[in-house]
Amino acid sequence: MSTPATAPTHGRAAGVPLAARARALTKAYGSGETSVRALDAVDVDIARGRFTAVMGPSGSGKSTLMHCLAGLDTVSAGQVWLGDTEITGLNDRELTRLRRDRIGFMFQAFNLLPTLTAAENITLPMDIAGRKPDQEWVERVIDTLGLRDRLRHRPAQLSGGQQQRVACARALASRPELIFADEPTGNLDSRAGAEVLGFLREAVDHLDQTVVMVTHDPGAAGHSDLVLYLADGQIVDTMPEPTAEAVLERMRLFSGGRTQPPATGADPLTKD
Ligand SMILES: Nc1ncnc2c1ncn2[C@@H]1O[C@H](COP(=O)(O)OP(=O)(O)OP(=O)(O)O)[C@@H](O)[C@H]1O
Repeated sequence: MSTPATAPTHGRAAGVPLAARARALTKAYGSGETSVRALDAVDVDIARGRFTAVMGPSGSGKSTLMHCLAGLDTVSAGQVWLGDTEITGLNDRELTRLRRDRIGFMFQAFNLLPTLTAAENITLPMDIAGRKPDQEWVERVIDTLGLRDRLRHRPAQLSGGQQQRVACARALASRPELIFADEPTGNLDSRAGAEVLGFLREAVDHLDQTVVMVTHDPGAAGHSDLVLYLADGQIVDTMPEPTAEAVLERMRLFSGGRTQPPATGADPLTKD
């Protein structure tokens, strides 16, 4: 087992193309006695064309890491790159453009607009940005996600799993360099959750996308290529080629037998 003091080498990939990376990434909230160090000198490489899961106890810094890598939050110290672009140091306007053009987001709440059809929701970010969608790519995403016969439906006419698939298609539609998914299955029953994870996997395997997913769920992490484990704001371990069982076993070991339940409350071993 690694100690936090030696942890900064975890999550660093040698010789593989990177979608994002961070060096000595530190994020503190507040100041003085009430200051919280949410991230503590984190070094991490996010390999291109891979599915990376970020796990760790509540408060360990998972969301903060995702937000800093995605340019949604400023850093206190250290550097973050998206591809070859250093994003630390960009101003708000530049960050907004970078997020819009190069990053896709999937959150637990799908954030679909109720008055728009599935098709309109999928292309909304590009419409707002005044960008013309690559129609061939969008069609491929729609077919890959099995949304062809749902395009004219509004969110209220779709199941939770279908809504999340629309949110997935929206994240993929602009063919972003990197997709961040924050607990994408948190609100779904186990079947719909497994379906969405299957589609994220498909996006990586067949559409050459790169996905970073924050999750508490061993079943969800079992769909990834690599799990990064955070504790107290540091990456303390990694697990390549994870299975749900191996992730669950590691959680048992690290929590001294007290396994944190997955967000859905479903049995993690039957989740996928
Ligand atoms: N805006 C904020 N202001 C102050 N402290 C914050 C803020 N956001 C996060 N924190 C603190 O930073 C630490 C890391 O939070 P973060 O949300 O990244 O953890 P997490 O691993 O994503 O947790 P969870 O699994 O519960 O979502 C926590 O101690 C949290 O209380």
